[in-house]
Amino acid sequence: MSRYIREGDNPDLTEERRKASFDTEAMAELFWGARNLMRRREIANYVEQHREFDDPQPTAFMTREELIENATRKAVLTMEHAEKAIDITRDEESHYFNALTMGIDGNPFGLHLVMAIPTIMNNADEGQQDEWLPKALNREFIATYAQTEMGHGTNLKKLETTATYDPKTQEFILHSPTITSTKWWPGNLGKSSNYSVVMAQLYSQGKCYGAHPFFVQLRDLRTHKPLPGITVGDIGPKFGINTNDNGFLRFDQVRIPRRSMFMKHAKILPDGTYVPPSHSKLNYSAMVYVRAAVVSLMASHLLACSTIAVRYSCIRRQGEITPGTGEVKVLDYQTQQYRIFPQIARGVAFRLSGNYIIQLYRQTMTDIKNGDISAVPDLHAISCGLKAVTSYQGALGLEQCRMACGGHGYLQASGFPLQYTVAIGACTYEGENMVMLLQTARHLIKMAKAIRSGRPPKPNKVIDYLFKKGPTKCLIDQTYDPNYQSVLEAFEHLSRRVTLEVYDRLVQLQQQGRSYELAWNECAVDLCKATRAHVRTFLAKTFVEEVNKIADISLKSVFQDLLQLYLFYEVTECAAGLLEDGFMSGQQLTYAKKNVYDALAKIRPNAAAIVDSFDISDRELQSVLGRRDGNVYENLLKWAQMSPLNKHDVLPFHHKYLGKMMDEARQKSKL
Ligand SMILES: CCCCCCCC/C=C\CCC/C=C/C(=O)SCCNC(=O)CCNC(=O)[C@H](O)C(C)(C)COP(=O)(O)OP(=O)(O)OC[C@H]1O[C@@H](n2cnc3c(N)ncnc32)[C@H](O)[C@@H]1OP(=O)(O)O
Ligand SMILES: Cc1cc2nc3c(=O)[nH]c(=O)nc-3n(C[C@H](O)[C@H](O)[C@H](O)COP(=O)(O)OP(=O)(O)OC[C@H]3O[C@@H](n4cnc5c(N)ncnc54)[C@H](O)[C@@H]3O)c2cc1C
Repeated sequence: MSRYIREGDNPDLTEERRKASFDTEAMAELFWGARNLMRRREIANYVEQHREFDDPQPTAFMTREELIENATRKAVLTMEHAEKAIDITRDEESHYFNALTMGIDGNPFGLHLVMAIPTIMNNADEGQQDEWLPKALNREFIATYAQTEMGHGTNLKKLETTATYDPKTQEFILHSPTITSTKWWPGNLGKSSNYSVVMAQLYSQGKCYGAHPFFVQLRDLRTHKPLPGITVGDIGPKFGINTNDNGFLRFDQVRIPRRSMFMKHAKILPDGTYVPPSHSKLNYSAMVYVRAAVVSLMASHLLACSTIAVRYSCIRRQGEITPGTGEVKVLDYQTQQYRIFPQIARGVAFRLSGNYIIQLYRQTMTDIKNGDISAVPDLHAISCGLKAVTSYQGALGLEQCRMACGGHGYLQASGFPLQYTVAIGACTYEGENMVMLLQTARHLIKMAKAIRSGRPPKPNKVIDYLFKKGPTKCLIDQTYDPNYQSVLEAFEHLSRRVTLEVYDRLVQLQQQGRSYELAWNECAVDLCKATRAHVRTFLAKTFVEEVNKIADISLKSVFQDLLQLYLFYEVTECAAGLLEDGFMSGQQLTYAKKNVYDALAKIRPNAAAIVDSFDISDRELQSVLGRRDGNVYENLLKWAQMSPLNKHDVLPFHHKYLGKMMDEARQKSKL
């Protein structure tokens, strides 16, 4: 018996685990890093030993109020236990601990940790940090991030909340002048938070200086009642994350001290003089952080859902492939593999690029602290594109996993509804995906201009390839290519071509008399395609680079199978673009498809062990279908029996309606 194979497990799943060509524990160590894996295990054990973290019943059966109370109870416990359970200075440990204790549907500290504290760290000046940060870390208040308004989320220039400086009292007056200026959406704003970062249009000496962040107390620290002039509440049930009290907020001429404005970058002097920042978007750093974090978040969703889908597909038998030989595990169907395995491969690709982008974010924040803002545009460009592509592909992938589990996949017990409704939020929050694709495209268009004018910018790992001349024809089927250089060159070619083509069209439309903005809008669909091609290239290159670093042959071979699937699946996904200019031939597309099918077959015997190596516990999965032990059917029945509807054999209102109706119908038919 081992960590992965235990007595009482479903024999079909055990058989799968025994088939693996590699050591699952060694793979888990490679995936997480030996130290992180050890810490994950210690943290998971800690949580298992403290039964107070358990939910009193499956959260699917709770009302919204019960959900929020349960999350609040566990959030407080989590904070109380944190110092004993984890090294609180290590983000990985905090994220894992929080996911285990509080789940993924929201908790009262979500925005405090993810946006408010990063805003204090990166946008408060030294004096403000000294005052706010220790209290924030010490949980003396809970803050959120209120930027979006009912009328405007994307176009920050049109936010309507005003912060007007009054030099006489050295205060700002916060005001919500219209219905549409109502802050709308901020997580944890409705009921949990008593402070907020508030984005408002800054007015001083009669002039508007654009949206700036302020740190505002919303509720009384003792009574928790809204302060005078403040109206705040919950925006109501949503598509998902109903454990989160996303809120609304209005100000009626609320006065706050001058030093409530975040003053690390821009400042208002006591007399009302405005001091501009060194870069106009430095106040947006918390958004950049979440965009970067979304990449890893999508990896987690995809790996969790593919774990559920693979395990269930190993225990689910339905139909025969060879007549008379008995029903097969549904994972044996090639269509099933084609649905699920690319999601594993994408999850791994996102994890690897997610690590890169978070490191780039951290490095850029350190550079900014040291006065170097040169990396800001590059970080913004790649993080917007990655956020949009990974959240979109993540959402599609989760839906594939759900559908791969047939009817049971549609149950809340599958775990998919929770994963899906949480994950798809990322397509919208922190910048609507189309808007984010177009932000990256702005950067690409600048690169295209530099290419056309023959003046490349200084070297940059992410965009250098745009300035190179690649092969004129696709070579994916021509050479022995263990590092997949010809596939990467195909992605580079596509990215370069669509970027330059859309740039040329932009120029042409302007030459025909269109304004830049109108020309941009006419090219917008292709601009988004350019970003997708660029992001594909980035994800693929990062995957290849990381696989090349693996030393252990048996583990590397599994990663190579996933890489093969990832790369050739992407070739088939962007085939129209590669065929369009004759770069790739129809025959080469057939070759790519064959590589996809070969990879599926190679991954098949290792699939259960691969998902085991992601080390996602039952507590995190919250899925009867994805249980580690594979004992799905008996637990599905137990789960259904917990449904509140089953508290009564006969529902209390049965006789009032249906019973009465049927009685009456029977009476009538007797007459
Ligand atoms: C495992 C990890 C665990 C962590 C868990 C994390 C997940 C947490 C889960 C849930 C939390 C959800 C919380 C959600 C919060 C929110 O949604 S907050 C609200 C977010 N809102 C937005 O994102 C709004 C989107 N809009 C914008 O960002 C901008 O307005 C814009 C569309 C980018 C345009 O900006 P603006 O109009 O101000 O500027 P322009 O004039 O158009 O552009 C001027 C130039 O500036 C560049 N720019 C824009 N933004 C930035 C930036 N952030 N950094 C650097 N540069 C920026 C822009 O590209 C222009 O450049 P150019 O002129 O050179 O082309
Ligand atoms: C789950 C969730 C959590 C959130 N949490 C927070 C939070 O904590 N704090 C906070 O402040 N906000 C939060 N938000 C708000 C979120 O950031 C915004 O909803 C988001 O930025 C999109 O803005 P919007 O709603 O104005 O969409 P809109 O901009 O109105 O989008 C509508 C459509 O218009 C298109 N569109 C808009 N502008 C352009 C353009 N320039 N070019 C092309 N197409 C365009 C979009 O692509 C989209 O298709 C949250 C939202 C969600 C869903």
